[in-house]
Amino acid sequence: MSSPAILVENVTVHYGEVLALDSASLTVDAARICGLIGMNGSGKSTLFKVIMGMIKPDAGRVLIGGQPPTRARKEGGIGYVPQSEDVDWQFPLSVRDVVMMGRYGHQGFTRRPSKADRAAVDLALDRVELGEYAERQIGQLSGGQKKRAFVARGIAQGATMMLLDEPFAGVDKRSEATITRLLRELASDGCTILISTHDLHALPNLCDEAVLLMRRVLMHGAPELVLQPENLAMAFGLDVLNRDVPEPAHPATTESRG
Ligand SMILES: Nc1ncnc2c1ncn2[C@@H]1O[C@H](COP(=O)(O)OP(=O)(O)OP(=O)(O)O)[C@@H](O)[C@H]1O
Repeated sequence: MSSPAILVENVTVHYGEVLALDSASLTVDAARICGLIGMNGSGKSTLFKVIMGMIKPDAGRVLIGGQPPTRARKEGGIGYVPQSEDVDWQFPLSVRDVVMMGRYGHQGFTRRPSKADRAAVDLALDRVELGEYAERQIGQLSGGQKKRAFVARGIAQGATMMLLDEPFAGVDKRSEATITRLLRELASDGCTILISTHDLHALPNLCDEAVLLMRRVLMHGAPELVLQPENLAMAFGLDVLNRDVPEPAHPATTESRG
């Protein structure tokens, strides 16, 4: 039997005294789109960092397609779309430069792009509909365009897994629809996708499965099941019952984002 795309087994992570993940376990099969939800501080970003091999867990193990995460990352298998606040948008890089970063693993130490690198970047830019913005400084794009530029970086990289941290925060509806369509296409090409989001309304439309995180995985299943009010209450506290919890049958309604 082939290895799951993501295997997280009893993973515990501390930052000093803070317990960020507490024996968290999660398995995601290849070509699935999995939504990760949980309140602020529930460990979503930490889980991403563990999956990317940027943090070594205090306990437990992580395998990405059967490999240690550091190896999967080195081989270019993991694309990452960071939270907007984690990026220095003033950095003097064009959109094309950002997407070209996805090709670094394919280049020698001189980092001189080959014809194939340039073609892969052009293709990725077209796919996210940013061809006409290629020469713009990255900070001069809209919120949604920035996210699409990072998705293009993952595409150029040939990533078999894409991790997206809050891809819809500060994003207009058109970009949200474009990103959703792209992620669906990538998944049907075999890419495994893990998305952390506070946008509960977007989940049923976007994801095949959803995970409720509160330092450990409280629940993992179909979005409609995970979004049941009593399950959200378990992860977010009772307060969420008083908010406009999405109806799975009408997922496309608008909602403010965290
Ligand atoms: N570098 C760090 N040093 C100390 N504590 C940290 C660090 N990074 C995260 N934490 C703490 O670990 C816990 C989990 O944080 P994490 O960023 O993984 O949560 P999150 O679910 O991604 O939150 P958010 O939804 O706000 O992005 C929080 O209590 C946070 O304050």
